[in-house]
Amino acid sequence: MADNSGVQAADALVKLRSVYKTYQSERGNVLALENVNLDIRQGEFLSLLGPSGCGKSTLLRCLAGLERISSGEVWVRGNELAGPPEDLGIVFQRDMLLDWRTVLDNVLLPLEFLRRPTKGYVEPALKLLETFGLRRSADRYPWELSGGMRQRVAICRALLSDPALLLMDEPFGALDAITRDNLNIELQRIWTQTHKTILFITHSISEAILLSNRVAVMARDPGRIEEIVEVDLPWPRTLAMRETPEFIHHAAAVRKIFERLGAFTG
Ligand SMILES: Nc1ncnc2c1ncn2[C@@H]1O[C@H](COP(=O)(O)OP(=O)(O)OP(=O)(O)O)[C@@H](O)[C@H]1O
Repeated sequence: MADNSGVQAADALVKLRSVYKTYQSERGNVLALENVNLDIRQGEFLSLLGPSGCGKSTLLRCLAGLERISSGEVWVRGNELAGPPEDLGIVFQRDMLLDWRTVLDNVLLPLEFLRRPTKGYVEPALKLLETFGLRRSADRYPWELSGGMRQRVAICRALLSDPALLLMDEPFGALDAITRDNLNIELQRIWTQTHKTILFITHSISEAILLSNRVAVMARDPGRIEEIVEVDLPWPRTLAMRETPEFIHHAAAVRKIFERLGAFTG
């Protein structure tokens, strides 16, 4: 792909092939994913955008090895996925911080799950906190922080092991608009500096366009990828860009897909 973001079109870090996922529940079977085929390129920022219940979280959870696919194949770095991939960070809408542990100890928490010594990671953890303007909060507790600060801690925690792939499930969905804007810009900065591959779930057309190389628009009943939209706006993207005709043009193109799908009732 010809942009200046370091994305390598030829190399797919993640490949999904003919992926189906059916949930069995008391109320019958739910086809949450139908025939999903998707490549996530090395270094790419790809957003999944779609109405509630279209299978965004299911797709992310299947990729994270937290959910088993019913059929099809998921490949990460050329290996078929058999469980949670090691080289992975995840951020959810709820920050999942432990209120009885300090900010620093929350960032270090995944190492304990992996039974790795935390000692060599204290400095990198503090450095990450510094990057997100949280260095002075390292010894505070999550309940002393704002929602935006808490989510920054959750992002630091996901980045600590320097994963190649970062999965983000509506990470800013519960935040106020100004905090969300700030975190969008911070995330873009981290992404352009590190060239991580990011899969980002959002309900916001504007957020998806602001941050992404490509936006995969999903539809529901059954959950599927309807269309993939390339966002060829220059980097770095600024909040003010949202007012430009080019940005508005992209947003209108995505909105049209939703209109075609009957996602808007008003
Ligand atoms: N554990 C489960 N058991 C049964 N059905 C489920 C389960 N998890 C999800 N579903 C169903 O699968 C479909 C897709 O759900 P999913 O949470 O992936 O959608 P989503 O696009 O992430 O929704 P939202 O935007 O509201 O978070 C929905 O119909 C949902 O009810």
